[in-house]
Amino acid sequence: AILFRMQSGITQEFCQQIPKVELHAHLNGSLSNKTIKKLLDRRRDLKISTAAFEKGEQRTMGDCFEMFKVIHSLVDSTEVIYEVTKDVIEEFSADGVKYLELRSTPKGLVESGMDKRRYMDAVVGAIRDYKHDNDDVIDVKFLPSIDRGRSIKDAQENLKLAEEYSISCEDIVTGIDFSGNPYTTDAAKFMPVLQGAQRVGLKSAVHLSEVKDRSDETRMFLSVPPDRIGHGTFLTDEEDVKSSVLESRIPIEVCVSSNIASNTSPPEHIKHHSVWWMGQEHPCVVCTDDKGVFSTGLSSEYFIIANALSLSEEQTLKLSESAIDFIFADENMKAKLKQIWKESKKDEVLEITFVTCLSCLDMKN
Ligand SMILES: CNc1ncnc2c1ncn2[C@@H]1O[C@H](COP(=O)(O)O)[C@@H](O)[C@H]1O
Ligand SMILES: [Zn+2]
Repeated sequence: AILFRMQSGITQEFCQQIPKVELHAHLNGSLSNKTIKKLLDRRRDLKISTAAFEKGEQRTMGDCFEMFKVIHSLVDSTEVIYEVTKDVIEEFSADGVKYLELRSTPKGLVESGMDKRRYMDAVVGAIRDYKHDNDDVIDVKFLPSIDRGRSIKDAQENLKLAEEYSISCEDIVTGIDFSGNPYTTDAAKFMPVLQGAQRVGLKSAVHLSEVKDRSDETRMFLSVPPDRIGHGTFLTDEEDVKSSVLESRIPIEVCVSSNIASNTSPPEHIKHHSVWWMGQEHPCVVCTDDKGVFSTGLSSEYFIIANALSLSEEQTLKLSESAIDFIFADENMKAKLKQIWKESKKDEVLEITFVTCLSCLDMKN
């Protein structure tokens, strides 16, 4: 049987149909327009200005962080967190995602009685309930985030919670994320937190070199080292950094639309830094970052990469399969996912055989 269509150019539909793994998705940045509109309609009392949302391509990194503020003012209770977590899982699942790692910064809000622990419970609860109510169609993990824009005390609290939940909810909390506004310059203070995470066996995904001229910081964080690198946009600026990452084989989470929208990558997809890393056969995982804020989806990101690199269907499916090796989960989960990819290749054979048979009939008539 013919395995894959030989046509050049991957379609959006193909990228939607193949099974995918999403490893870099911030919960509140992933809220769809539909979810945000629902929340805005409910909270007219807040008189929220949506100016930052309307800037489109003129947006800067600063505007993106303004958008997070607006979203955070809407997602202000455990009920809402529970609800939006389910919405986001549903949307990724509808886009063909079979395994999802959601990251989010636990927050407390005195007004609504929400504390960080309740925040964690709401996310974990939504993940459990979604899986239970939807026949196990998607596996979801939760990586509590450490926001570099907040205090060290805040970071230490989040690390403690991550550690605690990695014991009480070991099937869901498996690591941490280090993120936040990359223009803050005092990130060195978080080194003990990243080292602490490693000491207690938590995996870590660290935003690294997302903006220019952060080489010292990057060298410092690479010394821990992280288990995955978020963005890594400017890693190639310094020879020593570039070669140490190449040698380390630490996978890079690639978020093309996010980088272009926040003006850290040129608008031409082919000029994205991931093209260079993939050319070196360095492990790269295609991700969305903030599918809501950047109006994208995982299949759109695959569509962009596949076309920039002129990948065939077979190569695109292989790329999505390669992400399985870098998930923060155990070998059983990896085996389960590999089986899903294997089955999807069978479907592909069947579909193509069927289409071929139809065209034979056509010719006979
Ligand atoms: C655009 N590039 C980025 N760089 C760095 N951090 C980012 C980010 N995009 C999102 N976040 C981080 O994720 C939070 C929103 O989700 P949660 O409230 O945690 O679910 C933002 O406040 C920021 O800390
Ligand atoms: Zn990110």
